[in-house]
Amino acid sequence: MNRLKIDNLNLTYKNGYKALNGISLDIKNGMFGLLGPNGAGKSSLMKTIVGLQKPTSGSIEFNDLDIVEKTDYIKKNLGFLPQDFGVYPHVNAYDLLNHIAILKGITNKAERHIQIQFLLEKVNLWNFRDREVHAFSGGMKRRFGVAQALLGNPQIIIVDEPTAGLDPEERNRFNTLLSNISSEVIVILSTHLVEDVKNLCSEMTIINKGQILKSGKPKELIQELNGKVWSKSIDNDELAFYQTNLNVISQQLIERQPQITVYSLEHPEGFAPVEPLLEHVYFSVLSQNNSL
Ligand SMILES: Nc1ncnc2c1ncn2[C@@H]1O[C@H](COP(=O)(O)OP(=O)(O)OP(=O)(O)O)[C@@H](O)[C@H]1O
Repeated sequence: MNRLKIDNLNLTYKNGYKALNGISLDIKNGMFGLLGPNGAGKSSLMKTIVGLQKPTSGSIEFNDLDIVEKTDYIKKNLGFLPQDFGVYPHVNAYDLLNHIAILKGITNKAERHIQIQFLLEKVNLWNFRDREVHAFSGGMKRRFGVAQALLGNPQIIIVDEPTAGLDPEERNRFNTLLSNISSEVIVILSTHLVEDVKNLCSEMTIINKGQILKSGKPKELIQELNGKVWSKSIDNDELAFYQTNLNVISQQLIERQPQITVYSLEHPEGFAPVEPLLEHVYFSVLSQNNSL
């Protein structure tokens, strides 16, 4: 079992901006969702974990080793799946993986071949190994991305905005692949999409303005909201009133009629109770934080 332990991590950039503020997390094998809006500090945290920048204070341990000092250890055990990675034209899937494997330090040719074949089969691309990666569909590129991230048998995999731009079928296939992998390694999924966390993660944290606002199992966080989410159809001109007087966590149009959902400990008059969803957890936590 792998363990990533982050304790009271702070990061202040040179311009004085405090991007991480007292982050503590304890992450084990499985899919961990790091959920937050743009600018929340997700990339700052990821870059600090993988040793691309040093924290101002605090500690990060991976399998009991201090990786703030020993960045080589985490780099050796890391797979990274960026949202979009540049691929050279005219290079086929096999050759590109071979090239990346060499960069990752897998010097033995036979060993590289075994790994590449194993991984291309795992992501269902072995039959496409002679095709140029840049001509792959979005879903195939993503699956190729998983294969390259898994080269060298990493114990921790960081995935950035995993399903952006995928159609539902590709998204499902990709999600199944990720969740299979995560039984043996830590997969950290950094995203602003509640949907990805809901589908994939057994543990999650909500981050904003460099701080952790809430952590736990999605199911339990949803349960905490039982009896606290309400909705109502309203007229357009009433919206401002409700926004001032209640904690509005979402609004949508249903058959052209605005409907608002609010977080409230008491039953607000005229509202109907709503079964809580992870979206409600996310937006209620963010709105409480924004009103501070
Ligand atoms: N090198 C830097 N110097 C100063 N400020 C920075 C630097 N890098 C990031 N920031 C600021 O830190 C904050 C957090 O940025 P970060 O990229 O970590 O957020 P994020 O959650 O990953 O957002 P996104 O999803 O948009 O990438 C932002 O306000 C950003 O402008």
